[in-house]
Amino acid sequence: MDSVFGELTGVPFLKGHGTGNDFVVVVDPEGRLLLSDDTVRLACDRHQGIGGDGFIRVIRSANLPEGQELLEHTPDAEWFMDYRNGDGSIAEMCGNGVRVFVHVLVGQGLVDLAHGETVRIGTRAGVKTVARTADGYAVDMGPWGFIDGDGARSRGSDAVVTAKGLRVPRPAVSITMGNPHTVVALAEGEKLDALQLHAAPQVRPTPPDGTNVEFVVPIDEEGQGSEEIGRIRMRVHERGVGETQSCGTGACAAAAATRFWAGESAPDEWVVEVPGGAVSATFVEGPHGAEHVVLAGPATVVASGTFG
Ligand SMILES: N[C@@H](CCC[C@H](N)C(=O)O)C(=O)O
Repeated sequence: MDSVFGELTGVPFLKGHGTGNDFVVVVDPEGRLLLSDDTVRLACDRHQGIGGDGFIRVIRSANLPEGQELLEHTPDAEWFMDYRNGDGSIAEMCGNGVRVFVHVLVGQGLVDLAHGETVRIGTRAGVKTVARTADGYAVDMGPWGFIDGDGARSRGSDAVVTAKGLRVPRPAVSITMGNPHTVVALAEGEKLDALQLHAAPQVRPTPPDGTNVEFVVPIDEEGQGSEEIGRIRMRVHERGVGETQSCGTGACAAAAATRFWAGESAPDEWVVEVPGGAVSATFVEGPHGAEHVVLAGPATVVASGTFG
């Protein structure tokens, strides 16, 4: 019988997730695969493929044209996360994906990484340093920043979001984590639960490269919040996917926006609860005075197989 998976026919894959954000992973160190959008879409299809929010190719930086450029500046990034959304589109960065990526490198014996050690990973949003922790991985996601309607960095809120289940359009801030995010604050958990995110939220002005949209509510019931750790609940509609159980870059953007809204006394450490679990986002001083976000959370491989 003919295979529908084209260039992936006979290729081994792994299936993994980080807090329910799930990925089809293919290890292709030499970069032999010519991946088409259609093949990626089919691999990620939940009915006719393996199923995943995204598709990750593990490739040596030297074997991907963009990776070679990156190696000139950062020769220590041996491995590159070639990331695609479930619809086949390329994305700059994936926070949950990069933890799964490193977990696969370790599991396949491609990298030795004891607890506390770090590895540098190339991505389309630059090189990320990933540390192995007791219960997963912590990623220095680099600096975050505001984006204005034209895609340039600026300060302030700039967008309006309409979504199914939202009674009136809400103001939002646009934030870059290397990929674009639009964060909307809601007052209560009930409003978050009422959202119907099977339909894509509308963002105005239209972001030039599309956007991931995060809806957040603070968790400040007595006994749950503390002055040292901020807590929020988040749902997300991902660009190129739809609603997902979690989004690592989205959690960082949501924490950055909430911390900005909360003012100067806001904590640096945030727990972000998502439908698939929880991750943490911690704001630290990075090199050259820029503020970086460190995303921490679990990574799991659940299955392996071969494309038929
Ligand atoms: N789920 C990811 C983000 C994946 C890319 C995103 N859909 C985009 O197009 O920017 C994460 O964990 O960060």
